[in-house]
Amino acid sequence: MAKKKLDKEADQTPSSLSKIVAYFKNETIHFVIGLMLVIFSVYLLLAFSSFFATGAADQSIIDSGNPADLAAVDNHVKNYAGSRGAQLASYLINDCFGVSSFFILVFLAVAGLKLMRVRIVRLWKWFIGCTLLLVWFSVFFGFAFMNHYQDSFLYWGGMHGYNVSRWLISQIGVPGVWMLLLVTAICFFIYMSARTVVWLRKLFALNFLKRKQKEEGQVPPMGETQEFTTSQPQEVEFNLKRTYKQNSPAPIKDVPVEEPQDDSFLYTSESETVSKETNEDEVTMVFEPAAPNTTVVSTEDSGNGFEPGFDVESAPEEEEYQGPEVEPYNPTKDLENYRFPTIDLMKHFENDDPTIDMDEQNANKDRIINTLRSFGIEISTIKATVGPTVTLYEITPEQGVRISKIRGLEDDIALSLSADGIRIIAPIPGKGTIGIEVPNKNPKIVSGQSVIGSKKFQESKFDLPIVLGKTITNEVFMFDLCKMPHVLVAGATGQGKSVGLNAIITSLLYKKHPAELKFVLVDPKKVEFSIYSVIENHFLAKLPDGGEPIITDVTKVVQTLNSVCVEMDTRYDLLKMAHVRNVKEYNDKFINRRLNPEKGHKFMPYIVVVIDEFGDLIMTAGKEVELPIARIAQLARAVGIHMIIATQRPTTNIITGTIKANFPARIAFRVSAMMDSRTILDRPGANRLIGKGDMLFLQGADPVRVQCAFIDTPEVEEITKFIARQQGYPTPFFLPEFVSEDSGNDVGEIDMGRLDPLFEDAARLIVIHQQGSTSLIQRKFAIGYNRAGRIMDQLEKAGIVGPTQGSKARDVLCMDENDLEMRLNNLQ
Ligand SMILES: Nc1ncnc2c1ncn2[C@@H]1O[C@H](COP(=O)(O)OP(=O)(O)OP(=O)(O)O)[C@@H](O)[C@H]1O
Repeated sequence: MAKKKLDKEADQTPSSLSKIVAYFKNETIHFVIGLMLVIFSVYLLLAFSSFFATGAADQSIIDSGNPADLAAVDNHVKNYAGSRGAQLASYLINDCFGVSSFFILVFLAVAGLKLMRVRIVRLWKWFIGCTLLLVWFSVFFGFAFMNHYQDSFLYWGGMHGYNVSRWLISQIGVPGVWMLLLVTAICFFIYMSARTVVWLRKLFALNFLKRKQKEEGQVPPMGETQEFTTSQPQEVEFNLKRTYKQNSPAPIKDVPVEEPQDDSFLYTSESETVSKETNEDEVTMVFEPAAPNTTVVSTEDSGNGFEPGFDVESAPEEEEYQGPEVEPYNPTKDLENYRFPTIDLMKHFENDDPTIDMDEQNANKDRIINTLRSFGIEISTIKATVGPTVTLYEITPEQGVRISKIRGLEDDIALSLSADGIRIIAPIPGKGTIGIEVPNKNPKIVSGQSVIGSKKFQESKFDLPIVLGKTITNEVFMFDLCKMPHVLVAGATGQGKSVGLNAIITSLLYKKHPAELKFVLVDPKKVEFSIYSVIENHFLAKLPDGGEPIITDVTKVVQTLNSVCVEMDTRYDLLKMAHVRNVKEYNDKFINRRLNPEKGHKFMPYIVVVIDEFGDLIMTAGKEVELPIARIAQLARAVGIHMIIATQRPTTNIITGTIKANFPARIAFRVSAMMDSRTILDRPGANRLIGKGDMLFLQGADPVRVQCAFIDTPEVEEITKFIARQQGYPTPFFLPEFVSEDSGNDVGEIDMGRLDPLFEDAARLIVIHQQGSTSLIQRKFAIGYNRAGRIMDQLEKAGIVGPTQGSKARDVLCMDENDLEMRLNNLQ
């Protein structure tokens, strides 16, 4: 007993060694050492620079190496850094690494700045980088200036460079050394940046590309924003003889000139005025200039009207916080070298460019006129706008024809035209004309490259920009997920849902930094989203239990969705404490350091929950899934959580009233029955689509027909590989743990038999920083507040930190790491 007590006392008495160690961990000491390093590197800089000018003059004194001469006041050394500076410069430059010795002082300066906490850098990275450069340049200069060693006081590569290159020449010859230098330089660039590989690939493929570019137009240089334009086919104008008897004369004399706004993307460079003296026996067909490659921003900013679920004014007062640091917080700092995917990772399709098949257009025109005529409907004008997969024929009926008559004939007309995918819009909203959409014989693939590379997308300032494809008028179709704020995607199997989801996710990957966005990917089919698992540590959020990054198991889905609800509630609390209404204001405040991280405030990335085959989930888990989905859909937009759910079973038992009410934005791919279309869009239309990415996007009043961009699995793989090759966070973004009420676990009770996997690391962190702060654990390990809190409770129970002290950090009861190790050993 007495021995135990003694042991315990011994445990708590810090050894003198640990006192010294603790002394050197003191921040002020760090600052002083850092400052000394910086000043020393400036001194070295002076000595090195001066050496180039005075080295020759000082050479004899330095070479004599007589300590008395060098120590004498009257030593005749010319170097600005004195005799010791001259000695150091001569030693490091001539005897060691040559002029590349400058990298030594670069590293010393960086290390000094880090110790002073002026710059936050990864020292080991700088160390490796500087060392490699030091050695490489030394060998390079030694090799390149080998013949100058005899007649110059300056050894460019130092003795190291000279000796190594002489040995290398003896082993692999002069060409071999050049090649070795080239290879090692390339390896170094690859180590520094993953883009080197892409760049080299392009370099090697240069000839091939040149030829290809001539045929296809320019592929944008890597990383550059470029608007993809398509070639300009010749002007087209139709004066088509009317082949049927016309009782009344065609009323129009003039067809208005429709000037293109931008000639970069037109099928017809100008829309011609049809002859003023239009023959009364003719129905003219005008080709509408396809719209310039502009963005359809189909968003309605309901953000202003949104009320958070709490009264901002009555939220508890929190004193105005102003962080100690002046610089704004940079959320991307941890991954500051992150490079966004480049556009050349995507495929360029051969048939991406629009062309007009005149025979097809003439035939369609005749079919439309004849069909309508067979129902007693005469038309006065017909205008065609050729889209990527569908052509819109806009017709103006003769005076006296009731539009309701045409609307009533919708099915008959579609049947008479006997083509799949015909849709009649009677009337076209705001135009007073009737639209007939007819699929093209040779549909064009809308490539991901053409929409993601479009100028509007690249320059978009949306918070969560999503580019889906192109409209019937060839406009790039974009929307801001933040404004939607949730999207329901439905369509029969094989009609393009998965490709559509890829387009959505890819759009976000191209525009968002890993610090700003996290995905929760749910994929009961287990195949669709597996390609995203490699970007786990960059972009994915998951439960902290070490499970798969892509959630496939139904029980896990329920847990994850509930955990997202917990995250939502936590975020609401933080918003309330911060007196802000939404995540944008909150993050602005946090970035300006007006929110105290010690109180649990943190930068909030957007969270986008994407659920494929949501129908399967509802069938297996029912309300358990529906309830959290509905809750998130109702509340989460203010806290930056958005949902995209997809189903191939658009039936009312899957897309229930609750789901519909909370998903105002809907995307319908082709469905087999009109009922399904009504379930998704509250109107028919989706049953008339042609499949392969042909879709209707509904947000508000009228659906927009869009051809979805084709972003194939290999393309997504290229993009995710590009991201995965880069440095990521140590772990995925951990969602808070969710403990269901019926699981029987008492959250408050701490089970020391089941310590958190991060327990020991967290303990070390706390002891090293001597700061018992939950948010420190949260930040360093990128984990949720709940998990960090639980670790802190475990640390308290283990006697490593003291009890909670309200908003103040807890006391740390371990003096140093030795002390901690002993305690950890006692726990085992
Ligand atoms: N936007 C598009 N452009 C061209 N072709 C497309 C497009 N979208 C899909 N397709 C074609 O349709 C096929 C099926 O697409 P996808 O896998 O996305 O369908 P799905 O609706 O997800 O099917 P399922 O529900 O069975 O997974 C693709 O392999 C492709 O050939």
